[in-house]
Amino acid sequence: MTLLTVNSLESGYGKLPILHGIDLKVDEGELVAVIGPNGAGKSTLLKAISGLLPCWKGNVSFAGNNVHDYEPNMLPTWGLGYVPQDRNVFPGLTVAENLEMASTMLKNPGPRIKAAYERFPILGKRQKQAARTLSGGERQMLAIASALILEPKLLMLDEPTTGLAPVVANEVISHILDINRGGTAILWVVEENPASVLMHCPRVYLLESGLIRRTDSGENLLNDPKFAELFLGVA
Ligand SMILES: Nc1ncnc2c1ncn2[C@@H]1O[C@H](COP(=O)(O)OP(=O)(O)OP(=O)(O)O)[C@@H](O)[C@H]1O
Repeated sequence: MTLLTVNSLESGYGKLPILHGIDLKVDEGELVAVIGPNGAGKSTLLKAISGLLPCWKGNVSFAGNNVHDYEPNMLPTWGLGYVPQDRNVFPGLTVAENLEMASTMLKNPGPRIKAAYERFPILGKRQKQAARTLSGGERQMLAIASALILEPKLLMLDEPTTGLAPVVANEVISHILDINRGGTAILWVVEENPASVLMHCPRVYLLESGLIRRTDSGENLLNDPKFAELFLGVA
């Protein structure tokens, strides 16, 4: 069943158009990636899907609801989790307080918080530490753990491994793949380490200048010398 449908979406900032008619979908349990050069509009796309930016034309539908007919804070209640690239944790709050903030909608958050510490044991060890003092990888794990607290059907991740050392990035990637194996659909904006992510993605959208230029499997893209030259630095 399709969870997210984006039809001919046009959006931007103020009067500045960035997205020029995007079509995209994510089915239940799917692992879908968006890749594209800097400034292509990848973050803008996730912001528009989340209702943080207006929909000028077209529409975004999630779990049967027209997203732009509602306030963005409705989306988590329908099962859409979103981890933005920046400002994705409360830096002045501890790890435990961040997870409590993420679970304010729950009557009995204890088991979900326990599950978060089981999934990310490092967060269990850092419970009393302020989020601003975490390493980059720990911070990403906290952001992902916070988004998972409401058990989303679809998790949108904006470049979750950017700036991380390769070994830490691989750890974050394997956590995300594990979350997907558990049945949560993922819409993953990929920048760094594209090969290690795309090889797992049956569908990848290539975004350039606010338009989807190509839709293909990660495997096909990785075997395309032109794509490899542009995105993997393979001459
Ligand atoms: N708040 C904003 N106001 C005006 N223009 C913006 C704003 N945020 C982004 N833009 C512009 O929108 C365009 C797309 O930016 P966006 O961040 O979506 O690209 P991206 O593909 O995510 O890039 P990157 O890979 O570098 O993160 C860029 O030209 C950027 O300058």
